[in-house]
Amino acid sequence: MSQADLASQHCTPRKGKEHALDGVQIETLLARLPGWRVAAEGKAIVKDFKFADFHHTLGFINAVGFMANQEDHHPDLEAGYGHCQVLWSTHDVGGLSLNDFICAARVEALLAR
Ligand SMILES: C[C@H](O)[C@H](O)[C@H]1CNC2=NC(N)=NC(=O)C2=N1
Repeated sequence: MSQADLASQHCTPRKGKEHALDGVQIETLLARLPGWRVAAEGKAIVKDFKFADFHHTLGFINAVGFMANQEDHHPDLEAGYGHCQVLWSTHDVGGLSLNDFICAARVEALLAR
């Protein structure tokens, strides 16, 4: 599945351990997402984004927030003047689900031009 295929999917409610991805699935999906890495002992994926200034950073945060509300899947965001770290994890699963990778690909799509 390409990054575009991933980004074209929508999140669905995923609750329970049966939706947790295994290590092979995580590595396969991560290979489609340059710059993303596993964090929190395999329970999350993160990427650090850089921007020219605060306005661009805030624009990114708003775009990510809008998409996250549409998908009903919500990231942890840490930001400063010219940077934002995006972390995806599925709380209802206690780790990584396909929703996290769909949303990571959708973040990439927001920045594509
Ligand atoms: C009912 C609703 O779909 C759930 O509460 C969603 C909301 N957003 C969520 N976001 C994240 N990151 N993980 C979740 O498990 C989650 N669950």
